[in-house]
Amino acid sequence: MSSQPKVYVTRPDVDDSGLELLRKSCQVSTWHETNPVPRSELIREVAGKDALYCALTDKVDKEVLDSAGPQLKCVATISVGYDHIDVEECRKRGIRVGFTPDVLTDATAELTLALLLATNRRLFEANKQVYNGGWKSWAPMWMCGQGLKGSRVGLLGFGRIGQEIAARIVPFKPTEITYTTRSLRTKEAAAVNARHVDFDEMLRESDFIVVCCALTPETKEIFNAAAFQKMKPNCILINTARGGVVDQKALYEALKTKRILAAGLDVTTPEPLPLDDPLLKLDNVVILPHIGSADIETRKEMSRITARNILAALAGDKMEAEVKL
Ligand SMILES: O=C(O)[C@H](O)CO
Repeated sequence: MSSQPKVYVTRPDVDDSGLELLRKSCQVSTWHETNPVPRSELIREVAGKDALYCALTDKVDKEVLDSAGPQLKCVATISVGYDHIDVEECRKRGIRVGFTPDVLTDATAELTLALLLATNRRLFEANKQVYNGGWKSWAPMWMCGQGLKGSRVGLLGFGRIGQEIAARIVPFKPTEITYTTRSLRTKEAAAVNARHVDFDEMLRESDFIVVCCALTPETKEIFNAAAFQKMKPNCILINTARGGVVDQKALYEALKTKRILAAGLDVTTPEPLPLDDPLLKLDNVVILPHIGSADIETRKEMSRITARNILAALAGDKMEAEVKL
């Protein structure tokens, strides 16, 4: 019997460079399909493992940790978000939690800008017209959108990703960038000339609102009917963080009734969004399938960081990126 530590990997399609690192010193088993591991399988397979390599599609809760057993030392997710992991339960059991911040900051900021521009300049709507015969001729006011120049852009969240989004917005010449966070980020804000505002002011004043905060009990469905009611009718909401930050039914109503102008979403609830979801019937929403960090080199490095986090935790060393519990 091998004395190597046992690691269960919930995705067989993470970049092999990460799996290779693990295979050098661990006994690695993986779920075998590209769709997420079924919960019953996860619960069965995690039993007796020393580490779990998971993704945001896997809910790692008390039941999973119970099934793993007391030898489980580490849960490492190939994501910066860890709202799918019960970190409090991990803390109680002394299980270390690894994640992948920083490496995906630029890719996510880039995608956020792409989504913002696709939404405000109506790229997908316009592109459809080319194929469906809607393009009759150039027309003065046809397919006009709302430019970033001269606009007020509010960021909910101003961590690494928020700061990089702001830096990429500056060249588009907005009148003002504001940010809403619990504590001031004075130095970081100065770099992009951003002003701290409370959530209500951001709702009332912004032409664009970009969600780049973590999903926590505090931010869960913070964009609800009352919030949409306070927003300007020309406001465009962009969300590349987590679908749970937005009450999606309220968003649908706000978009349908033109309470707000448009939305660009890289994240939804649930994921994937069912094909009969009412949001898919609206013209004023652009939806992407959670591809914020989907840049090839970024995803490869995310795979390696997740592996290195596991190896460090198993050796009792400092992890490259560990969630403070
Ligand atoms: O949390 C994350 O890492 C993103 O949502 C996916 O890469």
